[in-house]
Amino acid sequence: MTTKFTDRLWKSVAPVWAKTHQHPFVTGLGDGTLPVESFKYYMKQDYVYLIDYAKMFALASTKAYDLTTSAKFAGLQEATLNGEMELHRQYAERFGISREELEATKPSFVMLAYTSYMLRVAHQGSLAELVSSLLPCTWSYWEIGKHLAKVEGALEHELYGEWVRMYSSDEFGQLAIWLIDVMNELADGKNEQELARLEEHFLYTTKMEYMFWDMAYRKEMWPCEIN
Ligand SMILES: Cc1ncc(CN)c(N)n1
Repeated sequence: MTTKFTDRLWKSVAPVWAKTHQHPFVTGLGDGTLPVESFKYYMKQDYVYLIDYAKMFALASTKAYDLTTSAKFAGLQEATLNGEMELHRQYAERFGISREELEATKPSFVMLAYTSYMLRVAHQGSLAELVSSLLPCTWSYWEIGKHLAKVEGALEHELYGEWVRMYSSDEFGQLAIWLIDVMNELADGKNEQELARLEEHFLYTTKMEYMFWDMAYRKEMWPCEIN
């Protein structure tokens, strides 16, 4: 059996993913112990994160080598803006947060560092580099969603159940699988130096995913002495 490039990626981030599954934000989404204030904070930061993330798909669409792939990336941008972000708008409504307030969320340091890194790669690097930097976002959420769906009561939880249902859904899984396949296609024929660069992007953004959970759990912004 031939190993895929994404098997190598999986192996390189396995310790970080293991830690992510143990993080109290993630475990709290599953067993319902996550403090609501941390979740509200997360929703707002994630909303502005997704505005930038959707731009990654738009940039991927312009860099794609064929029409089918270009159209698929354009579809992912649309799905992010009007599908995934609708979840956030609905949660915000439940919390009494207006759409304007949601959109005007000031970015935390971690959120800004994460999206700035991805957008820099997207503007300066190849399509393969772009995909390697955005892949942890979709892939890790699907992994977390599948994990949490197995926790008793998680899918039905009155607050966090909707989140678990979205990220464990087949529909979301299909997006992750498509991106994984594209990553393998793009990695095909690349030399070791190029593959190592893709792995590095993947590792950095995987670590930033972990930091995003941690930042949200602690409702961290910028160091207080410079605020
Ligand atoms: C930070 C983050 N990473 C990933 C996802 C899943 N698209 C998300 N909504 N937010």
